[in-house]
Amino acid sequence: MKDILDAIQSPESTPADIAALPLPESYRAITVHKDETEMFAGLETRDKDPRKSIHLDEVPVPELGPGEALVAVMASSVNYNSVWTSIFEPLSTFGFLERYGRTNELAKRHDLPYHIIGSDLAGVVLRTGPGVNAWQPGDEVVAHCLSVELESSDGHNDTMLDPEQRIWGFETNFGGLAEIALVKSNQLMPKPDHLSWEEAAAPGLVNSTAYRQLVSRNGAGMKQGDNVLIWGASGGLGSYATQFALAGGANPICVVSSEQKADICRSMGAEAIIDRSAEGYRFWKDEQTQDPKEWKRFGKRIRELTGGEDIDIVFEHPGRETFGASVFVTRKGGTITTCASTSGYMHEYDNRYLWMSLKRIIGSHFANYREAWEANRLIAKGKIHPTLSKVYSLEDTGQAAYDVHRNLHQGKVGVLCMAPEEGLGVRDHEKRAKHLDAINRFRNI
Ligand SMILES: C/C=C/C(=O)SCCNC(=O)CCNC(=O)[C@H](O)C(C)(C)COP(=O)(O)OP(=O)(O)OC[C@H]1O[C@@H](n2cnc3c(N)ncnc32)[C@H](O)[C@@H]1OP(=O)(O)O
Ligand SMILES: NC(=O)C1=CN([C@@H]2O[C@H](COP(=O)(O)OP(=O)(O)OC[C@H]3O[C@@H](n4cnc5c(N)ncnc54)[C@H](OP(=O)(O)O)[C@@H]3O)[C@@H](O)[C@H]2O)C=CC1
Repeated sequence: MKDILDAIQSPESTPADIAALPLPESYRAITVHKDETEMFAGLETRDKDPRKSIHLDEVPVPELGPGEALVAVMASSVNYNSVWTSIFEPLSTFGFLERYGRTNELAKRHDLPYHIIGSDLAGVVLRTGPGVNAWQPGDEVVAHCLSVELESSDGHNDTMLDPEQRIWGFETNFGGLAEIALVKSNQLMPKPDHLSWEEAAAPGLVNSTAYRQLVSRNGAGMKQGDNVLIWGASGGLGSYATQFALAGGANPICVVSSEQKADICRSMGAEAIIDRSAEGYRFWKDEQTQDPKEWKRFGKRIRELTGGEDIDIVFEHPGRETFGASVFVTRKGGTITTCASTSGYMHEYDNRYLWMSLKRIIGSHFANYREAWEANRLIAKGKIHPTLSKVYSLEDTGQAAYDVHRNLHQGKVGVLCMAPEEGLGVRDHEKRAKHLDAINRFRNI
């Protein structure tokens, strides 16, 4: 691994030098173990501790197949899907690997007693498999996390609709929280050249997801002037949704849970902010019963902030706890777009407010190839910025996942994989200088 790192860091290295480097037999990777999937049985979700289930193991380098690439991972980031994997909720991800493994001979590689997790990376291509022309060893890349087979016509208009659609590093093995990752080459995209490795690795999954969910016509199709209610507006998804709303001429109404997070939203340029903790909304009276009076109090607060207008688009992901309120506060003909259910997936809402007011609920999941490319392009152009707050070493990934699980973090949490320190990998210093304040907005808070 040292020779690989030296070659990546040497300005003299050519693609041929990188291609000629011998691959190691094994590498360090963050894993969960199949024989530990019951370790948290009987515990409440919040008490399941990723630090106990996440391991740093030495694992063999997987065989490289047609259309694939092996990438030296300089940095990765923690996404909530790695939290789900590490607490084995809502189900163990080993079921996904087994199912994938049954599909063909090559996919069997993924069905292992350990799962290498992680759905973001920034790094350097080491090897490409047969049939790969667009990328070569030495290319500096990021990878999006959409893995599809595209053998069925179902996904030919929108690659997210492929029946064999999987999230790399969650529903496949050989993910990005490791020194080496295996991806399909069509997951690769150019690394934004004004960013360091850890900054470039931070936006990928959440930025692409927010782009489809909010901006794309496959999602809410946001337009100028829309009032957009953004839950968790300084979190992983929300910090990008807020930027998309502001950059697209919409009016974000940012919901957060502390004054510090409210300040972050203000510094991004948002003006309408609701501190859900300070204002004490309790949408549920008890586990079974919602409180429509609280929906109304929330809606009244939104009207105060918008000059009497209601919400055009709700950017939903907390799920059960907030969904009833989200449906209620949406304007006639408006849209609730959802990609998750962090607080519980059995949602309840008053359907009269949906049908009588002609509202729509749109399910959204990650992003298709093109949407992921467009989202990365906006990062590369400096229109949207990484929201990296804190960076951990690969050894401390368990702690990083714990922070995200317990909502102790801001924006995105990064992980250094092969990169020996932060701040490396910047190629365009002039472009960086133009955006430095925005790039650093979330750092060390
Ligand atoms: C990018 C980042 C993203 C995120 O962070 S997202 C958050 C993390 N992700 C999650 O929490 C999602 C985790 N995934 C899941 O929970 C599960 O993955 C699903 C609930 C989405 C699906 O569960 P499954 O077990 O894969 O599918 P089934 O539909 O429950 O069961 C499959 C069986 O049900 C049959 N079936 C499906 N549709 C129908 C139908 N319409 N009518 C009748 N049967 C149906 C199938 O055939 C099959 O059957 P047979 O078990 O016998 O093979
Ligand atoms: N389908 C898909 O493609 C994707 C799905 N996801 C899913 O989306 C969810 C969020 O991911 P991500 O944004 O990265 O996670 P983060 O934890 O980074 O951010 C979520 C934010 O939501 C807010 N929040 C959490 N719980 C509640 C609650 N009960 N009520 C209101 N607000 C709440 C918190 O903000 P605050 O405390 O300030 O209010 C938190 O910062 C996860 O479940 C994840 O798995 C993520 C990416 C892609």
